[in-house]
Amino acid sequence: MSVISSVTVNVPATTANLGPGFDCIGAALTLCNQFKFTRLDEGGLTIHVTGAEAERVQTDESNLLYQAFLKLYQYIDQTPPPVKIEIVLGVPLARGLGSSATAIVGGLVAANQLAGEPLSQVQVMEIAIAMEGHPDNVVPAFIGGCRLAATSDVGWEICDVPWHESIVPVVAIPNFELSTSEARRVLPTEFSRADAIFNTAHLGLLLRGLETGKGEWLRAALQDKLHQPYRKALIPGYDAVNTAAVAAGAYGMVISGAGPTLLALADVAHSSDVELAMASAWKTSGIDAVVRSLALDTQGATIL
Ligand SMILES: Nc1ncnc2c1ncn2[C@@H]1O[C@H](COP(=O)(O)OP(=O)(O)O)[C@@H](O)[C@H]1O
Ligand SMILES: N[C@@H](CCOP(=O)(O)O)C(=O)O
Repeated sequence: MSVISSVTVNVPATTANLGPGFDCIGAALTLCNQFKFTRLDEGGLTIHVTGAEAERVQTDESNLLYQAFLKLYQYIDQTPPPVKIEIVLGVPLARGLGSSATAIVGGLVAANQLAGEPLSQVQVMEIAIAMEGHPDNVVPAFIGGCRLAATSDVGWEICDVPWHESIVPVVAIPNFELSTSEARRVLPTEFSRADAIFNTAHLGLLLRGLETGKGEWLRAALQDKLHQPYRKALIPGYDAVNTAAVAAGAYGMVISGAGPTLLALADVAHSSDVELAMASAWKTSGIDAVVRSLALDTQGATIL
C-alpha cells in the first residue's frame, strides 16, 4: 500500500438550529476553511494559520483540528505521524458558523486519509458527533446540504432536508465572539410541555416551509422556545436587527448556531434589501457586522 504524504480538505461553514431545530438540524453554507496536512519524517507538530483572525487559532497540541486528528489515530489504535498543518481560515471563529465543526471534521477526515481510510464515512461522522456533543453542525459540515439528525437504536439517522431554491440564507456576522460553551451555559436544563410542543410543531412546519418555499409557513416556523429566548440577551441589537430584517422582507430571523451571527431567510427578490437592513440596524446599535447572502453548500468536506 502506498503511503499518502499529504492531504488537503475543504470544510464548509454551517448554520445550526434554524430556530426551532435546536441541536438537531443544520445547513452547510458556501464559506469554507481549508486544512492541509503533510506527513513529516521526523519532529512533532507544526501549525501555520493564514486568513482573518489567524492569530486567534492555537498553534500547539491544543489545536482542535489536531485534537481531532489524534482522536482518529487513537480510535484505530495507531501512532499518529508527525505532521505539518496549514490552515487557511475562511470561517470566522466563535460566531455561530460552525468553525469548531470544520476543525473536528477536517482533522478526522485528514487523519482517515493519511491512515489509508481504515474507517467508513459513517464511523468518521459518529466520532465527529461525539467530539462536538451534538450533530447539527458537524453532520452538514461533513456531508453538505441541510440535514436533520436523530438517534436510533443503533446510532444516528441522518436525513436530507430539501431546501427550496428560492430561499436565500443571509448571514449578519458581528465583530464580537460568543463561544458555544458560554451560549450553552445560559440554557435551562428542563422545559415545559408547552414549550416542547411549540418547538415540535414549528420544526415540522419549518421542514415543510424549507421544502416548498411557502412564505406563510416559513414566517410562522422560524420561532423557538428552547434556546433563543435565553440567548438573545447575549447579542446586543438582536431585536433591532430582527425588526429590520422582517421589515425589509425576510421571512424571519434566527440565531445562527449558538450566535452571535444572525441568520435571516429571504426570497431572492428581497435578499439584498435584507442585507442592507441588517447591517444598518446593527450599525445603529453600535456594532460593525459583515452581512452576506450565501447559498447552501452541497458538497460538505471535500478532499482536494
Ligand atoms: N480552524 C481551526 N483550527 C483550530 N481550532 C479551531 C478552528 N476553528 C475553530 N477552532 C476552535 O473552535 C473554537 C470556536 O468554537 P465555538 O465556540 O464552538 O464556535 P463556532 O460557533 O465558531 O463553532 C475556537 O475558539 C477554536 O478553539
Ligand atoms: N446546537 C448548537 C449549535 C452550535 O453551533 P455553532 O456553530 O455555534 O458551533 C447550539 O446551539 O449550541
